[in-house]
Amino acid sequence: MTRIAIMGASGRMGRMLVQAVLEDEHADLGGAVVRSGSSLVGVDIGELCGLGRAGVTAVGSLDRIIDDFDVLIDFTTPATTLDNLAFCAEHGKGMVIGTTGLDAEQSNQLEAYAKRLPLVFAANMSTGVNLSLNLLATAAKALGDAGFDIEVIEAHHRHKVDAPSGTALMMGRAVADALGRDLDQCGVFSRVGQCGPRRSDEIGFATVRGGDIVGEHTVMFVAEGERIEITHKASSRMTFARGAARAAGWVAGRAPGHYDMQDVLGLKHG
Ligand SMILES: NC(=O)C1=CN([C@@H]2O[C@H](COP(=O)(O)OP(=O)(O)OC[C@H]3O[C@@H](n4cnc5c(N)ncnc54)[C@H](OP(=O)(O)O)[C@@H]3O)[C@@H](O)[C@H]2O)C=CC1
Ligand SMILES: O=C(O)C1=N[C@H](C(=O)O)C[C@H](O)C1
Repeated sequence: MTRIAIMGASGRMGRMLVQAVLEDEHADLGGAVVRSGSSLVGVDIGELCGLGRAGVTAVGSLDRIIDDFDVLIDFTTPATTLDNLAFCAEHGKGMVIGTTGLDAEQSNQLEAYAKRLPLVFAANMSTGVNLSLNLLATAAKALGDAGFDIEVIEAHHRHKVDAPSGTALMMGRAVADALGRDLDQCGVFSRVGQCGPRRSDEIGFATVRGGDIVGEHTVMFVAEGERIEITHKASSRMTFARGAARAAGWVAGRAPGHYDMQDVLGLKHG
């Protein structure tokens, strides 16, 4: 049994993570953390999530549950995730991180922590998206230098605060890597006004925000006369939550390192 704690347990993903861990026969819910000072501190986390009594009370800080978990699942904000990395490195815990929107400096800090604790970090925990990364690499190698323009389009709910999505960036990077391109050089994140014709090596990104869209990603390979689209549509956040619970069981007891969902799912190229 892996003892798992959930950070940000009252959030959109936090509530799903609580449910996924409670339903996972290989996991025990060791703790649930909400914001310090929140009126939710002290509430039974199962009741908070509409699942009935779980016997686990929401706390306002990791210190309160330090002996009750082995792996922390964190889908919050970049700043909170970095604070939790420091805590988990110091106290010998593993982490599963789904937080997106880390900047370059924050990403470097995460890499430094990965030398001290085992962590799974992935912008998308679904099986479908992680399989898509392999399909995208295959398509890019065949088409990317053969007259096909590559564009990434993503759509999410109105509350999402970062753009483009972590998944869109991950997909763009999978394509760029397969083609030997540097996404920092060839990624185009805005087109407005007299922006001129498209360069052949560009990888373009477009963002849609609205309503309750859970998460949709399409990579287009567009030539003159034809186009291929590889699309993933998430219709429930449970797909991410179940992936994260699985990752927590996988990462418990591993050597320090930065792992991803392709490691967890056994999808890495040889
Ligand atoms: N990798 C993946 O598969 C997926 C990743 N994500 C990513 O997960 C992240 C969260 O998304 P979502 O659930 O929609 O966002 P929400 O805003 O709904 O949830 C974030 C939660 O974290 C809490 N939180 C933030 N800081 C702290 C802190 N210091 N202490 C305690 N709690 C804290 C927030 O509390 P409060 O409400 O009080 O601010 C909130 O409850 C985003 O980066 C998103 O992109 C989302 C889905 C899938
Ligand atoms: O914020 C979200 O909701 C999601 N964020 C992740 C991302 O940025 O890629 C994953 C998923 O698409 C949902």
